Amino acid sequence: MASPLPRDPAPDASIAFLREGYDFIRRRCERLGTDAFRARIGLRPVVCVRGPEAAEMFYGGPFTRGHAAMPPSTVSLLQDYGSVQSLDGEAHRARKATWMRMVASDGAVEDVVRRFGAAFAARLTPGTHRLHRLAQAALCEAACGWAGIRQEGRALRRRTGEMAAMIEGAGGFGPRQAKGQVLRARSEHWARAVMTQALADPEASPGGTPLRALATHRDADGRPLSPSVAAVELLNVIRPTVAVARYVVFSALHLHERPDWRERLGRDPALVSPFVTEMRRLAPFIPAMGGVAREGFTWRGHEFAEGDWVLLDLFGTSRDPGAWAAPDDFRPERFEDRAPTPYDVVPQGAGAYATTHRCPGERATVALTEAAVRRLLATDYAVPEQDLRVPLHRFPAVPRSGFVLEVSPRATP
Ligand code: HEM
Repeated sequence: MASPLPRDPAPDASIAFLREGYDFIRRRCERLGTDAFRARIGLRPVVCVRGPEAAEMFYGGPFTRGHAAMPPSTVSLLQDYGSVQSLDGEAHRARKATWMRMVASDGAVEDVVRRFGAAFAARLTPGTHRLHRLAQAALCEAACGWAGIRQEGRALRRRTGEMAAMIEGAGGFGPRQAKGQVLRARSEHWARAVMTQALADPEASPGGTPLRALATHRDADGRPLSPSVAAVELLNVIRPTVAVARYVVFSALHLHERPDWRERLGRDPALVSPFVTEMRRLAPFIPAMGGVAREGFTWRGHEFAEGDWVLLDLFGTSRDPGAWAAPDDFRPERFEDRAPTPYDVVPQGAGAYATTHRCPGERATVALTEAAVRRLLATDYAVPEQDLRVPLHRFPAVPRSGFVLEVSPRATP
């Protein structure tokens, strides 16, 4: 006997989901006094869940991704046909091993951080800048170099524009999404040309780079990647690295709003790590992740059937009131003497990297953001009057102004 989950009373919650954005699932959890409820989104029945136990169930359970798993409006920054995220079981494990080697090894993380450090510092010159745009350009330069593809001048500006538009378009509608689609086609065309050449002569691509790793990878069936799948994976290295710009902006926002923390970090650089963990816990990025059950199973007495659609609230899990005191408050001291568990800070997924869909770029993301925070701490800048509000109904969110800063002429070391 399945134990009945509470149900959102609306006949269809699509409009509410769009209106309430990041708060949609957690508001209903609070209203219904639960961590799991049934609803309908886009006329499809869905079970919405939140909290560390739900994250463990979702990332450890038999869920497949793919387009049917995502709600119409939810950000799908990373999905694409044939990518690691679309694979399951042995096929996923084989591809994921290559991913972990190419973006999560010590050498890989050091390389991208070094490239970003130089590109970020070079752009943070005296004058007025929009930090979001500046960080996107620096990250795109770093990501392309890291991947093994040198891009400069106009080509780099094109790549940055394409990546930024895809990220913006992923959760948007109308013109925003249309622009993302157009620029996506253009960057896929570019990436396919790059990968066709690399697959034809893998030894010609720089050793130790994602370009070489993708060109020499063999899937679980022993076959190399097709040019189009390799192109998708190449873009899956560059695009989410550019997306880290949002974390740079949210970090700058906390530095601005919490001068006490800015001062503490200046005195004790070891606190940059808890500061960035707390920023990632709170930052609105990918609101929720969808999965479709590959087989039936029982969780907390509730029976899931094959084909059931489940949405894990990533935003609400990291702010779960059952896991955190004052969950919405910015308190980096939470992480001064303990690291997050695999299931309580989940903006990039949860569980074990090798066997789940948890983000292989998480180490690089953290290291890049920490490097940006250190650079901002060492830079003399003012934050002029601007609209720093973060609209929570817009996926993916960012302060409205993009965070304008005025770097002083005496500025950087
Ligand atoms: C702001 C930074 C980032 C955020 C918020 C983010 C978020 C996520 C999330 C939530 C997932 C889990 C998807 C799922 O459960 O199916 C994921 C997976 C993934 N991410 Fe990230 N990510 C970020 C940065 C990166 C970077 C820097 C890279 C690459 C260098 C990357 C590459 C990937 C890939 C390839 C997957 C699919 C993994 C798999 O299916 O096993 N991400 N990311």
